[in-house]
Amino acid sequence: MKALVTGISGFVGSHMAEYLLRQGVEVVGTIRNRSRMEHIRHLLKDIRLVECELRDPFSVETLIDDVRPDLIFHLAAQSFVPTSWNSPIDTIHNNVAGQVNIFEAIRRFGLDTKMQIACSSEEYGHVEANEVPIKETNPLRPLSPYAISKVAQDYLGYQYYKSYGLHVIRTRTFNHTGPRRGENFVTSNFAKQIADIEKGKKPPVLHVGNLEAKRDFTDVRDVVRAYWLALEKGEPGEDYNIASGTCCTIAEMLALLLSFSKEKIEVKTDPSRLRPSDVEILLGDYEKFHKRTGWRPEIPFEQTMRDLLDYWRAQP
Ligand SMILES: Nc1nc2c(ncn2[C@@H]2O[C@H](COP(=O)(O)OP(=O)(O)O[C@H]3O[C@H](CO)[C@@H](O)[C@H](O)[C@@H]3O)[C@@H](O)[C@H]2O)c(=O)[nH]1
Repeated sequence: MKALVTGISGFVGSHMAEYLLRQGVEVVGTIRNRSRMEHIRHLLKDIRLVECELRDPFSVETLIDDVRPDLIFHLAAQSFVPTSWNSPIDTIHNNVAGQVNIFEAIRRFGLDTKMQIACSSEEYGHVEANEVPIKETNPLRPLSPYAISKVAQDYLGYQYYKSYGLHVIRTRTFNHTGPRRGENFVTSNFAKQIADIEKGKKPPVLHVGNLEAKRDFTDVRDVVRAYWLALEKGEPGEDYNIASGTCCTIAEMLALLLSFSKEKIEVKTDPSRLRPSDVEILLGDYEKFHKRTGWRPEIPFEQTMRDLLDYWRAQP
């Protein structure tokens, strides 16, 4: 069994590769010439890397013809919401064109590859109070160019399934975190700031944005297990929420992180961290996925956050 992981050098990609190797699967991953390798350095002897620009149809066609994967985990994306306001077209082009190029190549070579595509709870966007926990049937009211790009990826998955019978599973994953999470994202950003304060690299002031938002966090190690099950047991063409089924405010998440440290830390709002529009609440209902695959999250949030802080503490 051969799996192709796009974005293998990224946060989720590196955990996905580890999980697949443990299943005895042959792993091929895409990188770009500017990809950083620190998350997969320990895996290099066990995986094969292929340089590929997903936005370039020729590059993708060459990749798919060469690898002919049984499974694809399509994780590569511009995944940071604030970047999508600064470069909306780039975000949409990157996320949408890359996926269309993969679909087209699979179609052209007539492969029966099973594909998981990383859609997002951001697609739900504005959610009414009586709509939580959010089911897959909820209206999509996206609030950022990033969310729009994910709606497009999601519906393209549906359309390619309907039009051509491609085996596509759409996973709408809620926030996820854990060791190696990029430092822009809120959990990692706060954990890194605390670790830097503990190391004396930074004064004891922690900068924050909107602490009122509510998010549903799952451990990345539970998420990659869900992606595997999605291809093993998911119904082609379907969408599935991957979530913990609980949520907390960003302030509560910060309080938990601060409780792990002995430092006295002042919390200060940095207006540049506030967004033109922020999704107020994301709380997912993962019952549909659970019924189909038996998956449920296993790693407690407190453990995830401890592991994340320890990860940053261990960085030079
Ligand atoms: N990044 C960041 N966010 C902050 C900060 N302070 C407060 N926040 C708030 O923390 C929440 C989470 O922000 P992010 O970690 O940047 O994640 P996100 O915007 O919710 O998007 C993530 O989850 C999506 C799934 O719901 C993913 O699709 C997306 O790629 C990303 O991982 C947002 O409400 C944001 O305004 C800060 O200093 N930095």
